[in-house]
Amino acid sequence: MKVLVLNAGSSSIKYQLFDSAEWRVLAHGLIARIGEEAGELKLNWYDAAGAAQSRQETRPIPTHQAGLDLLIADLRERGLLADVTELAAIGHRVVHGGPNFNHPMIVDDAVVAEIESVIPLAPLHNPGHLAGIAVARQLFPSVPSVAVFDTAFHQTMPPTAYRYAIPEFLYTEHRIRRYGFHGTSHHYVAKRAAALLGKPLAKCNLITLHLGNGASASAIRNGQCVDTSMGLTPLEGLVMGTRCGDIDPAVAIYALKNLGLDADGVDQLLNRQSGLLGICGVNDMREIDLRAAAGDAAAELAIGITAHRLKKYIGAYSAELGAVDAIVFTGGIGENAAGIRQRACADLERLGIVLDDTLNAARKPSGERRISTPASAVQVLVIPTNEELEIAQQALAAVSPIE
Ligand SMILES: Nc1ncnc2c1ncn2[C@@H]1O[C@H](COP(=O)(O)OP(=O)(O)O)[C@@H](O)[C@H]1O
Ligand SMILES: CC(=O)OP(=O)(O)O
Ligand SMILES: [Mg+2]
Repeated sequence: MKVLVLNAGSSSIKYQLFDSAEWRVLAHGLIARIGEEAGELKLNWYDAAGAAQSRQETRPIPTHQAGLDLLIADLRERGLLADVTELAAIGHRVVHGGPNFNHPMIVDDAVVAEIESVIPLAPLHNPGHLAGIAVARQLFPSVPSVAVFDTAFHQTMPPTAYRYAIPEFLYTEHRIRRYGFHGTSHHYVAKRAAALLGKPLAKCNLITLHLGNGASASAIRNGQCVDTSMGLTPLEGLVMGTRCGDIDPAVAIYALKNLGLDADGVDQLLNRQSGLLGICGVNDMREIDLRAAAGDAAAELAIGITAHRLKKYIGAYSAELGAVDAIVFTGGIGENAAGIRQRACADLERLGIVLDDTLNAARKPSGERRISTPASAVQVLVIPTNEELEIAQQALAAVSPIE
């Protein structure tokens, strides 16, 4: 059987098509700039001989529906989706599941209504997911759509971690609490870490650091999430590409009162103009590394603030967990930026964290690996994430009868 995974954003759709027999990727790609004149199609697939093939095109893609139509037509043309009955499920990444979903859900009207009801809590993400879900249900009425929530893995947090110190009615009447995101990634790398440690996940205490464009840390005790750095929305916590992470809320009040910004302006300021971009003018860590190496002080500061914030979370979560088996770095930055890993873990010998600088700096091997010394009580691991695979497997499990 096949499983299609869609990660639909406000103006893009990322996709992967898997063969569930051995979870081989059959096709993957991106439809971007939906709604703009110059829409982008990047379609990749493997031909009968297993060779990677790709097609790129720039053309207007007015709607999510138009984008998915093009994608499905392409898959059919390649013979990868000749028959709809081959498709066991369509898995959808949904960033915000609100307070009620702690596992994947087969999408029906009630699930759609629940995802809609938390749009105010994830205005950047949930509307795009709903567009993707609507088109998938319309194009493939006989194939179950399964929503896999970024928030689900964090539902085990205790109230001491998920409640804010603000008046209770904001929680009871407005559902304002910490939810946490990137849960699919934290869960996936936690499972892989347990395999590398040779222990069941239920016996592992881990600190997982997902550092991509969005970034978050999780504290995992006995395989369950007990704390995470993102909150009501994906704005809290670590320094991100364009998001500020932890900040004194008075900054928002100051901007409202003194900068002539309204609520949308403050939203733009903190979600889209801050983080690495706000500090040094670019949000791509590769470029920032190059600039810092060339002596650019703002780029150096961006790296410094990012690493300082990471170290604070490593310390806080070490204290929360008491004993830590491993720290896991993942995401584009976590997997590749050795300098950030080095600075975040520097001088933490007292916490049992000793990086092997040679292993950390080595570019090869690039897959799952340990970068701490044998003497380090806490293993430091790099584990490439694979949210799409995790979504595909969870989606298939959700539609498969329990044996
Ligand atoms: N070799 C590298 N060195 C440093 N940073 C890298 C490298 N490769 C990717 N990155 C950074 O990873 C980030 C994107 O991470 P990714 O996980 O792909 O993001 P997304 O959240 O969009 O999936 C960018 O800041 C990018 O610069
Ligand atoms: C939740 C979140 O921040 O997602 P992303 O990193 O994909 O923006
Ligand atoms: Mg990613």
